Amino acid sequence: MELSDVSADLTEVLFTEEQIHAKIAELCRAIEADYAGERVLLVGVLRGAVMVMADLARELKLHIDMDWMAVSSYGAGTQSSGVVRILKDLDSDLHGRKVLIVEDIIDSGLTLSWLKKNLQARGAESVEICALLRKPEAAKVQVDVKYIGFEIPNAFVVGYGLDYAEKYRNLRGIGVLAPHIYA
Ligand SMILES: O=P(O)(O)OC[C@H]1O[C@H](OP(=O)(O)OP(=O)(O)O)[C@H](O)[C@@H]1O
Ligand SMILES: Nc1nc2[nH]cnc2c(=O)[nH]1
Ligand SMILES: [Mg+2]
Repeated sequence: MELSDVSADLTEVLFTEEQIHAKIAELCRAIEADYAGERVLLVGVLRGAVMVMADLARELKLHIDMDWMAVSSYGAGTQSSGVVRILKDLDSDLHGRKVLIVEDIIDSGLTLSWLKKNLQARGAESVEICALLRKPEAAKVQVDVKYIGFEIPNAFVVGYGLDYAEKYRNLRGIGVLAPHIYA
């Protein structure tokens, strides 16, 4: 679905499909330089990271493995509950693996700071993070994100995997959700 198909639900277009794909390619070149000749395990965080994972994995000129985890801290609202729950765990053994967590957004930072520690404790050789979007709130939490696509303002965004009550994940671009939708 295009951003223009739901323009009444958005106050602003942040990134078009083309801008997102250009940024993903840029991120991939940096990842390729850092992991040249290595086999990386990409860990996608369901469900938001599905689109980033699909595009990033196809753009990367590296051999990779893909695994998925589902954690949730938001439920159906727009505020993090602060409680991270594992809804689906990884299938892979992380011992000695180079792990790259793939996320759509780092907002409060609670999900990723918790997840990075959790995966490091499983014996991975390294655990790094690639997030397409980062909000200013994330600065309050000590979490080192190696690859970041875009810094965005503190607004609730949807599209390209990001939902509001499960809607809008299938938008090709990313926009700011209009307050009348969630008020
Ligand atoms: O930095 P934080 O404040 O922790 O927020 C970021 C997380 O919140 C969203 O996921 P959510 O828990 O809503 O589930 P979803 O991926 O299934 O949409 C988003 O996809 C990130 O995973
Ligand atoms: N859809 C969506 N999910 C989020 N999770 C944390 N921040 C956000 C956001 O801005 N939009
Ligand atoms: Mg998520």
